[in-house]
Amino acid sequence: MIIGVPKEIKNNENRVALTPAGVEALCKAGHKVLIEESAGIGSGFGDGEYLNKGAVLYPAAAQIWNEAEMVLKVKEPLPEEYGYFRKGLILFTYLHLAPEAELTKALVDSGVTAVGYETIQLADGSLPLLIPMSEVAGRMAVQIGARLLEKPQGGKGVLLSGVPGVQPGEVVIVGGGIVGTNAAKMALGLGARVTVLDNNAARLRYLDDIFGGRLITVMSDSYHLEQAVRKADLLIGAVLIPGARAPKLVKEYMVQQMGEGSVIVDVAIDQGGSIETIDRTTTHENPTYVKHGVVHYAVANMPGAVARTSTLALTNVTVPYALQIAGSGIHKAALDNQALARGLNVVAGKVVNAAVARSLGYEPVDGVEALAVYGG
Ligand SMILES: NC(=O)C1=CN([C@@H]2O[C@H](COP(=O)(O)OP(=O)(O)OC[C@H]3O[C@@H](n4cnc5c(N)ncnc54)[C@H](O)[C@@H]3O)[C@@H](O)[C@H]2O)C=CC1
Ligand SMILES: CC(=O)C(=O)O
Ligand SMILES: [Mg+2]
Repeated sequence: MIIGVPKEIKNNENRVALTPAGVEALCKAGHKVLIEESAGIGSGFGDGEYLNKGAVLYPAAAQIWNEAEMVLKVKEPLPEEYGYFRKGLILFTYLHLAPEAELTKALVDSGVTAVGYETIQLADGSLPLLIPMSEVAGRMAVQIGARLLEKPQGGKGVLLSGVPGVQPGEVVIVGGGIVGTNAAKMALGLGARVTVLDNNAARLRYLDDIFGGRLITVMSDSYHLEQAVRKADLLIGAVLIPGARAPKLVKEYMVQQMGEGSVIVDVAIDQGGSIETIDRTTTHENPTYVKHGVVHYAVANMPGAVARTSTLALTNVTVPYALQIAGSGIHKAALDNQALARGLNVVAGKVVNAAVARSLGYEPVDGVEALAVYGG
């Protein structure tokens, strides 16, 4: 198969969908890999390293999109890339379609086969291609939040760790999954007082087991959420219902009760955001805005800022799936691998992920059946 990797174009998106090691693995399996010049620079991989491993370098994204049978990316395509979609092309990348009606329509209208990293799901419910980036973003959420709490950044001037004789800051995390657990790890490491809310009692039990008495776990309902949000210096949004638009759990009246200069980092922004006062996506270049005296951060590609770590962590898990799709074709790969089949989002002009379809008002159809009809 011919596999193409264009350079990412989202603001400060420095990740790349393949490392030279990934190119080597795909070329050894008999595939041809096209890489856009300088696509790996932001992650510390020069063009020469890709050439050495067998890639063909192309100067422009258009050539790659047009020639490739499968395009590997990191972030969801932006409007300037929609024109490259075509019937028969496989697109393998993060998609986060639930809050992206226009992108979904472009995928549906074009007939492209779109597989989303974030909905590939193992039988135990885990999301193997989301986990590493959630680990990164959860850890980053605390270091970013700690910085934003500094007075010159608009924060209230609280040091999360406190100092001897002065109490630490309060970190409240809504959603105790991968992002939440990694944020808790960092915040506890700093010495902050940390509360995690989740609506899954088994998850809270697990967190209590691994962190012991150092972490406060609370069942997430509107009563307890209001109490926790009010006292938070740093509030981290980390809920997910796979595929679906994030539920707006933290209401505007809760944010209004937060102290002046408190900080919200809504990691769940890529699925539309979990906090009512998050009404826009921000960028690494312009990451915050203030509402009700609270600093809001809503960057949807947080790991792009630590691209070296993130590219290595992401490609560790994506390349085996790319190899399977390239080796078997998407139809057989989806038949053979149910986790991969769950990653199908759009096939033959149909939205095939039920949660995405529900969020956007489409009638979902079965992805593998759609592929069979399509002959993909
Ligand atoms: N902004 C960024 O750059 C990045 C964003 N993310 C996003 O972070 C979000 C969280 O991801 P993960 O931690 O991997 O998901 P996860 O599935 O591991 O955890 C989500 C948690 O939310 C909980 N939850 C669901 N509904 C809830 C409710 N109504 N009340 C309380 N808890 C609820 C679940 O029980 C689960 O424990 C996702 O939207 C993911 O895409 C991940 C990486 C980077
Ligand atoms: C998962 C996601 O949104 C990211 O890695 O950018
Ligand atoms: Mg206020």
